[in-house]
Amino acid sequence: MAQSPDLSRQHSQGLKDRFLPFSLPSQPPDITNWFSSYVYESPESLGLPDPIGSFMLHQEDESETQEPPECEKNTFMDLPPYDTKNPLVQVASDDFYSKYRVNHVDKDGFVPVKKVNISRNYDQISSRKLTAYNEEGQDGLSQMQTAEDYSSRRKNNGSTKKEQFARTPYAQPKKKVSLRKLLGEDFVASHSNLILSDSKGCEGVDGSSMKKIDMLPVSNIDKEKIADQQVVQLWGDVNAQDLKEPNSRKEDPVHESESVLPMNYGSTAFRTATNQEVHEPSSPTLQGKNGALMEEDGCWIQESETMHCNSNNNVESCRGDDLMLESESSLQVNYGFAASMTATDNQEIHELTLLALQGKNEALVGENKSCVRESDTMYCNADKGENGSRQMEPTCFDINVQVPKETNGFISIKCRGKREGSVHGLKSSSPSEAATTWKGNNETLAQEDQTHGGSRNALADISNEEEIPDEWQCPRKAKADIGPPMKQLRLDRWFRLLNSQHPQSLVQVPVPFPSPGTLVSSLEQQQPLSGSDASSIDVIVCKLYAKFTIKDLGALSILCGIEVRPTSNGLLLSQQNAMGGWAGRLLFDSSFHRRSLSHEATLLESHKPYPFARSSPRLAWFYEECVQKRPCCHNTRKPCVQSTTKLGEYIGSILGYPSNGVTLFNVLGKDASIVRWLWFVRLKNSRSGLPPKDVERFVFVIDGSVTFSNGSLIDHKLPVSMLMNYTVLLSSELALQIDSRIVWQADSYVYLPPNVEHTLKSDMAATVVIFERRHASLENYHPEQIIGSTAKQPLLETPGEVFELRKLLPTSAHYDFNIHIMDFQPGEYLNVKEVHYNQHGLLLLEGQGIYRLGDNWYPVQAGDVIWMAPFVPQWYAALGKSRSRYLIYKDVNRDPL
Ligand SMILES: NC(=O)N[C@H](N)C(=O)O
Repeated sequence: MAQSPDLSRQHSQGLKDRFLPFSLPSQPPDITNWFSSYVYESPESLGLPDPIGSFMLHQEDESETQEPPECEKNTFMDLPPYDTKNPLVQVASDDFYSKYRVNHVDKDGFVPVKKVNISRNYDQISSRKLTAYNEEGQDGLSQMQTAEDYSSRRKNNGSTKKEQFARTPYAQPKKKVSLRKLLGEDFVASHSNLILSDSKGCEGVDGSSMKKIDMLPVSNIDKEKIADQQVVQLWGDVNAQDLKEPNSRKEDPVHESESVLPMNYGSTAFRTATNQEVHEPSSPTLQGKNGALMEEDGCWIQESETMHCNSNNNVESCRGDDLMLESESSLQVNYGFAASMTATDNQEIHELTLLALQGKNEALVGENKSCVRESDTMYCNADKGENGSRQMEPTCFDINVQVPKETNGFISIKCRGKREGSVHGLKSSSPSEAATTWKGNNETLAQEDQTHGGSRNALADISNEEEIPDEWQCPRKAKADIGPPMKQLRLDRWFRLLNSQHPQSLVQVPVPFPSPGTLVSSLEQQQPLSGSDASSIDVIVCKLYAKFTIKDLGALSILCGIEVRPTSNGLLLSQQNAMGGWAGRLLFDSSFHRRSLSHEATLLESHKPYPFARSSPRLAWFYEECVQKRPCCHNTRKPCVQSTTKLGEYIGSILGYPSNGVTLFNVLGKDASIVRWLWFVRLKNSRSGLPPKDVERFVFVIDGSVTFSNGSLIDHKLPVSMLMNYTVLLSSELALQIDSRIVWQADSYVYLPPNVEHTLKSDMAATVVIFERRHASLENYHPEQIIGSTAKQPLLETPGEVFELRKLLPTSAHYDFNIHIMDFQPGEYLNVKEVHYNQHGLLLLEGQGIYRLGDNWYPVQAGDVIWMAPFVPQWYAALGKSRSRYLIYKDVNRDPL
């Protein structure tokens, strides 16, 4: 698609930089990638103001000396007060994201998302190495609160290549100081029980700043005092018990991990899910088979659960400002996509496109078998991938390892064969075993590649269920840190609870915001609906029928605060007035869980709009509220992203309509300029109404078939296609006849410009997903109706990516959104964590995998729905054994603000 000359120049410069091995980019690193890995769909292309590009692609040199521009100062001023009670869910002000993130993300590598409370890291005291921060020390949010801070940081940082890499978001190579070198081997050996602290914090972290470090016998150090330090390193054989107990603390925090994995986050994480692993430093996610005790209260978490916790003593926080000890032996923290692929010995590779190698020995990169060594940085998308599209040119810094010609040079996680004693390359190992396992050398790698012929294993499709027969339990209840124990109440319990406390309100609960014609007003005189009592349902159905003539839509399930309004065109289902309602909070908002029921009931009864019913500039904030702030299932085995299909079906079944009718699954922001509604409609003998005026509609058939007709009296069948590589127009009857033998594949779609007369009918059962949004019209650009089939859309180029991409709508300016279909084979993943202005509404059509949103990681599977606000860092890796396919809504071609 067309791009402005300026932007495309910068873009191609960025791309060029990306391929320049081992040199620093002439621009800040590859920011284009942060918009989208393959096509940056810029609002600028239409001559509209570019709200981001100019910030993101600033000149590095200028920024070295520059004072922060005025707007940054303002941004600092706007920062919200830090909420000490809720440290992990610190939320920026609404326009904070739009200004601050855009302004700073590439300069300093800080993604101001959240803070880490001292108490969290403090709890890791049992770890030999402790990196503790106070609230000011952990991330950019607080560190950059003043312009002065900012400029002093700029002065202290940024002159070396390494530091420049450190400023890349999510890629923050450690600054290492070898204590052995600095203090001498003998000294270190004889003072192993030391706590080393820098009472002023560690700016610069070079030899001179080390002089400031106090060295104290551990027994003299009060734990409470550690908390006062900005950065503390515990080094040597130090245990929590060695530290003097402050009066207020009775017990040592326990932080256990049953076994240690050599690899941590990134795509490798899931491959190694036999044990536990902890994802990235700021807010790691535990994925693994065993349990880990997190927090001082020792909640167990286990496989598929996520947590905010730096729980693993092999994980060290690594901000540029840290003091880090040089690793003495194999590093086991290999985070980043390519980390384990290139690990030969003591090295770790930081994540993202720009990988910085930190470690003692060497790593081999790329086809050319180049060798990189400690402190070298490289661009390394190390996985060559089957189609070679990930391959990047590495540069050899110092080749001192002879690599056999036939050796791949690195091991793709996808190509790695079985290791001894492992299952699919997964091994439950002790730390030392793990280290040995991963030590490897070129020979073994070569052998392995030969032995296994580079065959690919599915990632982490391994469960430990058999090995952990008992239910996991939380041995001690978690202290309320980011909320009470995060057991998610099952929906039926909510219903029961609400019903018992407010017996008259069950039906009303899901519809908290009354507006003319909502379910509330029609039903308020009704008897409460109790569970799946069929006769109550009948009463409601009759009422609905009388009130809304819902027969046109067949049996109807209404839930979650959806407004149901008869219009002259038929029945309108809308979230416009009801967004932020019950389902939204149930699905997304941790505070919903935290609030007492009575509070909740008050909220509902007084019909106050829920605060995140905001207009579009608050979308990032909305995301924070809804997604970031979510408890992340501390204590539940359920995946974090709800299976909305199941949820909908569940509620549907409670209401007595398990499979027919309309079920709404996703709740988006009021006035979210982008996605208005996303819902599944189960249709049977149904006919749709029209969307409201000026609202465009996109309908995608998930299963069954619907007939679409426009004013021209021509009917189009919109079937799904079969998986047999051809698309047939099937009547639904035929589809049903052969249904038992055929796997259906979602396929057909129709796009309807605003204000186009049409109907969608289904004689037999069908499920469709519908996106609607208020069309952002552009003079002289009028979209046209489109009827299409996914299979007929061409595969598009995705430079630097492996997934397969199809776009269902034209990319021209006539259309203000697009729907992409993205396919990933198991093991494939997005090459970069994307950050862009576009919102997404995503529906996983097939497969399973892991979605990363911000700092949270969500196991997802077909049927799950995700909404991603602008600028939410996002990344997907496909797991399981079958293809992942998702449908993703993306707003394009318009000024997002
Ligand atoms: N999360 C995603 O898959 N994002 C897409 N690659 C996109 O932004 O187009």
